[in-house]
Amino acid sequence: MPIPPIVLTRDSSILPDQYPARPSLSERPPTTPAVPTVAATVIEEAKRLAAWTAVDRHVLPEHKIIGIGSGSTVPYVVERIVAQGSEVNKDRIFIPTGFQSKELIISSKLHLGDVDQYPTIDVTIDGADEVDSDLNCIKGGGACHLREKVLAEAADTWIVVADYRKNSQVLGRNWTHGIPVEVAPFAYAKVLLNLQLLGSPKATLRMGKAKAGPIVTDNGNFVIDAPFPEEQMKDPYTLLARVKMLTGVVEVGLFCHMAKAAYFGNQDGSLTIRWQDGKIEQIAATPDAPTQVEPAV
Ligand SMILES: O=C[C@H](O)[C@H](O)[C@H](O)COP(=O)(O)O
Repeated sequence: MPIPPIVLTRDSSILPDQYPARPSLSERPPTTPAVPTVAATVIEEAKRLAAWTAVDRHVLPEHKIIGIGSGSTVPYVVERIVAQGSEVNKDRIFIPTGFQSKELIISSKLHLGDVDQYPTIDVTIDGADEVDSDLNCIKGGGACHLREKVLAEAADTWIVVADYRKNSQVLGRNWTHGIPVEVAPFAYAKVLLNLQLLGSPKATLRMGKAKAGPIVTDNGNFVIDAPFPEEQMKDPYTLLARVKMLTGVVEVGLFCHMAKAAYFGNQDGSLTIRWQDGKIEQIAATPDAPTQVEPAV
């Protein structure tokens, strides 16, 4: 049987399971965490709390185009969106930031779209490697930051969800691997030299863990991790501009002045929400939080 072309539109009723069988989840990389139990780690509970609360507040019934970020916190975002029910989700299109979130959307039986079809997104929710006091973020620990930044820019509202380890004052204090820099493969050696000249003598090409050679992004590029001294990290926007100007650089994992709010699940089961305007909201732990929260205005 010929495979029908995949044409998804806003009104499409085509669901992924109408296509020829896909490999089972167990044959693919895990994208969904196990159902949380009492044995779930504190970190996982913190991620879940942040993700669920952010979804409850920012993914509203009127939102039809929704960006789904990457990383280990995002499966909880999708879990909570699925829990909103098929009635509200049947008219929504979900835009992934990479292979992982694409698989997550498909396996959750949500409608998949792409940002070239839907360049305007109602809300995107994503993880982060570190967030500073001005909500600037380091992203790209999973090498997804190019697509993540496109979806962050495309979104009317960009929300970050993370556990307490990511809540920082200055970028680079907690995330010490450096700024992820996606580069065109043939240019990597030159970019590496230029990053060293810019102040990152320990910049290194990110190597695969179960692969000989460098990791290759979903876009076919390499990633350099470039740690910079704190003086430079204190002004991430200037650093972003300088690194991005290097020829061969495709995107820089510094997301400046983009987030509307960052949700951090804490060790004690409480939640810290930091807003764009500097406001900090604390929500105390409750035995079975989060269940219901008021939507943000
Ligand atoms: O490239 C990966 C992304 O920027 C992730 O959103 C980031 O690494 C955070 O992932 P996690 O939620 O697993 O800490």
